[in-house]
Amino acid sequence: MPKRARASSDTQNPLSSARKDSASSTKNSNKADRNAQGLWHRKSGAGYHLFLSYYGSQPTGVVAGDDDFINIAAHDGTDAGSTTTNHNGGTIGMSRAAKRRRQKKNAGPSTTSNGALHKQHNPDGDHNIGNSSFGYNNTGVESNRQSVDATHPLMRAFSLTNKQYPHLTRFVHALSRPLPLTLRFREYNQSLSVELKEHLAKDYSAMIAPVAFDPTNSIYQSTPKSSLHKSNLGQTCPKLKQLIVDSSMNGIIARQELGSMLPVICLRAVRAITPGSKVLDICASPGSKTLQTLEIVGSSTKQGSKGRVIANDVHAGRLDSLRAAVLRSGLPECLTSRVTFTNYDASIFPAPKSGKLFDAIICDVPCGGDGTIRKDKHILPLWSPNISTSMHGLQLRILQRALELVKIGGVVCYSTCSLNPIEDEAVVAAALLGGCNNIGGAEYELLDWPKSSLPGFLRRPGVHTWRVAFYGEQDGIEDTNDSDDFDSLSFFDKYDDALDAGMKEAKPTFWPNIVGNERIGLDRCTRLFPQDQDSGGFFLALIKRIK
Ligand SMILES: C[S@@+](CC[C@H](N)C(=O)[O-])C[C@H]1O[C@@H](n2cnc3c(N)ncnc32)[C@H](O)[C@@H]1O
Repeated sequence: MPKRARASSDTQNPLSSARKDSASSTKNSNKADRNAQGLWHRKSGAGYHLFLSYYGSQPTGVVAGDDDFINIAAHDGTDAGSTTTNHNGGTIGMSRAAKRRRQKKNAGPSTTSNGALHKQHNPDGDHNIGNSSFGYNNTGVESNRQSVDATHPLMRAFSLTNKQYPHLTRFVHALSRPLPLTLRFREYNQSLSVELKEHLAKDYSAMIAPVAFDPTNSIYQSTPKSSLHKSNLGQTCPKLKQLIVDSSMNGIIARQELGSMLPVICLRAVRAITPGSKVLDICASPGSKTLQTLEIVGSSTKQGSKGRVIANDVHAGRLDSLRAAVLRSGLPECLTSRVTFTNYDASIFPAPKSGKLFDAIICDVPCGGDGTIRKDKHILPLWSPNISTSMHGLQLRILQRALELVKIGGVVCYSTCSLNPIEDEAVVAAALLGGCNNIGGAEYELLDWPKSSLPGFLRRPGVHTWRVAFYGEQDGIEDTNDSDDFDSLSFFDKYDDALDAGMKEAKPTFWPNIVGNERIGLDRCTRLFPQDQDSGGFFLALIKRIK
């Protein structure tokens, strides 16, 4: 009988003791009563521990880069020294190149930063990229260290791992902090935008400033020193809150997260979304990308024609909220009238009657959402890898349908706000390697990240390999220990092993096909790490139809 590979944290599995503490939960009742299990899961803090064991066991590049594996001592102030242990138990020494990188990083203001740098306002109204005028260090490391919330349950769970995953330090530190306030200036009314930018520069520059990597000066983020976020804005600075509310209602700005802006920025950069384009937003509610697209496609072409956005959502109630969001966006009727709302399951979205396929498709699929845990405190307590495995099939079907509906030369942007490769690279690979429905293969190619649109933006390449885990007791598994640790993660290297262990929900497409993944160039996908630009987590892939 197959034995599962237990998460490496099992030796001091906090899940086990949490489990023991839950006196009324027995193996049988756990199976029989999903509500009780959910309650136990929440009360025990299991989600935090599972999250750490799962991501701590993933290869470099999933939530932590080479720099995180190497610069551990610099990041967490521990005595980890210049070598550390990677997820597979191997020892990573510090290479000469890494030492050079570290020296460069520590060298002072001229070094590039992986933190959330802002532009400085200067009296001429210009912005210089540079070290902050708000009194924070130019390295993400330092600004991270300043504002770690040690009382956050994820931080407490992290301390219980006994430095087992030191490479997660910057990731966890970033997640412990509330998400900074981020704004995007809309495009349609430039003169009002200029006025507001001047107002912000004059009165609120210590609180909110344009980010350094956006040459259009449209993206603003609260400064680390101000620590402004959605929940404390009203109390910290009621006038700024009122200004932001008014400017949102007037259509000058959108409150939008950094990751959420990227699909439309990228589709525009590769010229798939231009004035006059016909764009399908196949999973559209609450509508931030629909509106961002509308601002571009709704402006007139040279011939005077205007584009359209088809905004689709399967849930009628959410579609109503989307309609309402478009109406209260403050955008003029000549733009909002260019949205068509549809209510289909995206995986069977009908082909346009005209036969004319779409120039671009935004495929921002439903997901586990673990990239949004900085703003949604309900996700982590209930976190489990099974959420991702349960979403993969629908995500793949939606992406496959989008690939069928985009025109030759058009681009689909597949995105999730999850950092789990099962929902990300695994879905893209399954679609492009033609595993199902004969879609994919030579008809499509992954596009490179369009560097020029956000110079200096730190994106991480997609990964070619990852580990697959399930949570909970599985049929047919010979438990090597007593019942106290049956709630650990089970990692399986191969699909067949998972099937043998009774993992009924396993699908072959969960596992990496490393040769295939390298062939299609999954590294062209983009991962957004929360620790890099002080944002949420995000994933996107730009897929062009070439035949
Ligand atoms: C991640 S959210 C989209 C966020 C949106 N793109 C935005 O930027 O505001 C995913 C959306 O997909 C919708 N959805 C879930 N399953 C769907 C399906 N089978 N077909 C179409 N939409 C679906 C959900 O109702 C949800 O509104």
